Amino acid sequence: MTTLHLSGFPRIGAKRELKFLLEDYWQGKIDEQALRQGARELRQRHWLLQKGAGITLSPLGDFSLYDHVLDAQILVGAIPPRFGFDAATLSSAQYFQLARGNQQQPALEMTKWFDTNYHYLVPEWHADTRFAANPAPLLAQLAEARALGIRTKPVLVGPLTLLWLGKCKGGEFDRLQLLPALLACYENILQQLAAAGVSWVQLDEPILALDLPADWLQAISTAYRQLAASPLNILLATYFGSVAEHAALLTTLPVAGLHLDLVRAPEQLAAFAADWPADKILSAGIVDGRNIWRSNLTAQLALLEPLAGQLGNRLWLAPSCSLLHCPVDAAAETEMDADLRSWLAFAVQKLNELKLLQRGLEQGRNSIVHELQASDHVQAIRRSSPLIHRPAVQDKLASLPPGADQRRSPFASRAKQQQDWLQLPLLPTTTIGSFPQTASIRSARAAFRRGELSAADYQRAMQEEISLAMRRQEALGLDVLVHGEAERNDMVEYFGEQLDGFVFTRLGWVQSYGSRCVKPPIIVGDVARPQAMTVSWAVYAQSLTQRPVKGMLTGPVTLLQWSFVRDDVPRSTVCKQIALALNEEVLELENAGIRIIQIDEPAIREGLPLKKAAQADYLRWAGEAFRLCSWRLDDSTQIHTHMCYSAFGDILPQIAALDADVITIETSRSDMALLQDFACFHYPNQIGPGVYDIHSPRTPRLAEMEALLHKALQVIPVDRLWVNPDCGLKTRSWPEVEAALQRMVAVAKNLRQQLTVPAG
Ligand SMILES: Nc1nc2c(c(=O)[nH]1)N[C@@H](CNc1ccc(C(=O)N[C@@H](CCC(=O)N[C@@H](CCC(=O)N[C@@H](CCC(=O)O)C(=O)O)C(=O)O)C(=O)O)cc1)CN2
Ligand code: MET
Ligand SMILES: [Zn+2]
Repeated sequence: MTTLHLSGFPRIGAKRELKFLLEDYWQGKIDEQALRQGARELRQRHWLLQKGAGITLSPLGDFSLYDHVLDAQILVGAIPPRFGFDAATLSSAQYFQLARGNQQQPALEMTKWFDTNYHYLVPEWHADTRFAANPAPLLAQLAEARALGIRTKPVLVGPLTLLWLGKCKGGEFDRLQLLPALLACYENILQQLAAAGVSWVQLDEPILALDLPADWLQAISTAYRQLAASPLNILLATYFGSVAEHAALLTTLPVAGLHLDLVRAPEQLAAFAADWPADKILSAGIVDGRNIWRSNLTAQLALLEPLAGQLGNRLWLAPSCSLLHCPVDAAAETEMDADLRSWLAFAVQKLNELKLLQRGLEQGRNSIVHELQASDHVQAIRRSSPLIHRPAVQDKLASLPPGADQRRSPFASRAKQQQDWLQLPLLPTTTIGSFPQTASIRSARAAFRRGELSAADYQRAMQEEISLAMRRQEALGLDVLVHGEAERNDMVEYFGEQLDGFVFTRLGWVQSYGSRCVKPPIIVGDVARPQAMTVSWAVYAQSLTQRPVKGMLTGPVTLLQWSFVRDDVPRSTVCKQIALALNEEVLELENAGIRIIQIDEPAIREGLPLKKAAQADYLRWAGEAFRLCSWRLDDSTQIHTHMCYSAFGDILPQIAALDADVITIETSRSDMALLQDFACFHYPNQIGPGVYDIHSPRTPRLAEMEALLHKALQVIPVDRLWVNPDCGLKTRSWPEVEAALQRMVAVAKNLRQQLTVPAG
């Protein structure tokens, strides 16, 4: 039998059960035992579901109460010493303090997992970091699986990837110095797993899809030669890109098997298949773990059949990567057009696709003839569907005049025209857009969706929230106000719901971090804007105040990046179509008197291709798409952008080339490391480096924010510096927001005075 296996199943649950367990626990509504019991039930449900679908080897360790990279740090006994906790005896309360911070310590930094919208907690490496194997939590889950009769394979973050993902603390040093001790720890873990009767372990090394420096490649070789001496069979897993250039290295490592992502990089197979060693498993990542389109089974079988002929049972089948990045079950989308739904495969459907491919390989195509016909039919329907093709959009994009992506005048001239009417003080204060998404906002929206609240009543309720946010901002003394985004379920989904070419799900939740989830919309066809999306809310907010209100849009790259994107045209085309739709919105806002407009692009860095060779092209079209949003805009209208959740140091020139008048950017959690980059690269326009971390419930201290601003002033001229938080405030409560902003405004006013009143 062809082995079917997984790198991971979505842990959040089809109905976000884990989210609600966590939030109830954090709020003290349930105790630790109830949390653990709920988590156990989810794991069991997911394993049984996989067993029912015919999965041979289920993943173990893919479930996490917060983040699997945090769990990996605990597994190797290396949690940041600043907390003073012991990994071996860590309590649940301590576990969540690592993830969410406490009054003394900020949380571990959070950043994007490769080019996904999933955030992991960043390990903190010190030159003297020690490791200690701590496999007890894993062994406990192994026992749970066994009790259900489930065969599992632990799936662990590999040692090199774990080292790579961490940051050096207490001065720069070579992280590879830690490798010998870390390897000894992994050996110990593998031995204990083997002693418990485990026969296969999967070690994930997605860093192999990056452009790895030579010493890291050498370290891969050393590490796996050493680990392969363990009594376990090691499946070395790569994903998110091609590892073809390492074929010679990877095929000669003494590991038992290798997993390749044949969805992202099918072409890499050629580099491996011909000389595949007779003693190794080849795991084909054949079903897309990163997108939701139903597989083209005929094409996939064509790719697999020669391999199966060559390798027999040494060919394993799997999704391309963990299904963490997919929603759970498309069958739950009962409100979706049935045709459309038949184009989709979520995690549950993907398991079934694996099963069909297995049968097709083992019993021949005839054994799945109906399924192949159905799959071909869907491919054909999609190609010709009127849901997809909007010739007017294609024409508009094809006939853009040259220079459509440039403002009329250079920044210096625009800045003057803008300040002429804005008359902002030195160090202007603002926020990033969203205010708390309170229970009353969400329940109003839920009632509206259920038809229990009329459209007019819903609009009144949201206006009430906006007016509350306006009064609070005026009382706080902020300079540039926002309407607060009460009416948005999510900054991407909200636009997806209103644009043609997008469809959205009811239950397509994907974990973003911890208990937080997103429901990525699905871009099925050409994108167009049937009507204004944000104008009436912004105009209403502006009617309540004399101060300028900043309009709020999500940018084209972020709408692309945080959606499931059609796979039949280039991403650059989709992105520019979105930009043209946003441009219509920008012009309508300007026309309605909203003359500061923020176009959020938090995902611009995350969309950067993992391989350097592809990056320049991406940055070119992404920049073009962003700038297209401001086509035909007046110079006196001020464009802001906002970025967060990533390290931006390596793309500062391209960020500058977006030519936004103002950028607000996350900095505080990395202790303004970004400012060091600014010291080297002189950012030409205005900038608001975030002065406090919005992810932590703790109130930022005055002195902290002041110190950050002083640091910023060393590299950014005072007349180009803004004062703002790191990101939007939707996940916080109003008391937290008011306490923090009160201090932030006080710091800005204080500094303003110091800077304008000459000393003495
Ligand atoms: N797409 C996207 N990606 C992103 C971000 C982002 O904001 N959006 N930010 C970064 C990640 N940060 C994030 C921060 C917060 C949340 C977040 O708060 N998510 C919410 C869901 C937001 C949402 O869709 N809310 C809907 C639905 C809410 C809901 O659960 N409604 C209940 C009813 C609730 C009630 O009756 O009170 C239901 O429908 O059953 C709404 O407001 O309408 C959550 O997990 O809780 C997600 C990501 C990076 N990636
Ligand atoms: C993830 S970036 C968030 C930007 C958005 N305007 C907000 O304030 O929530
Ligand atoms: Zn943000």
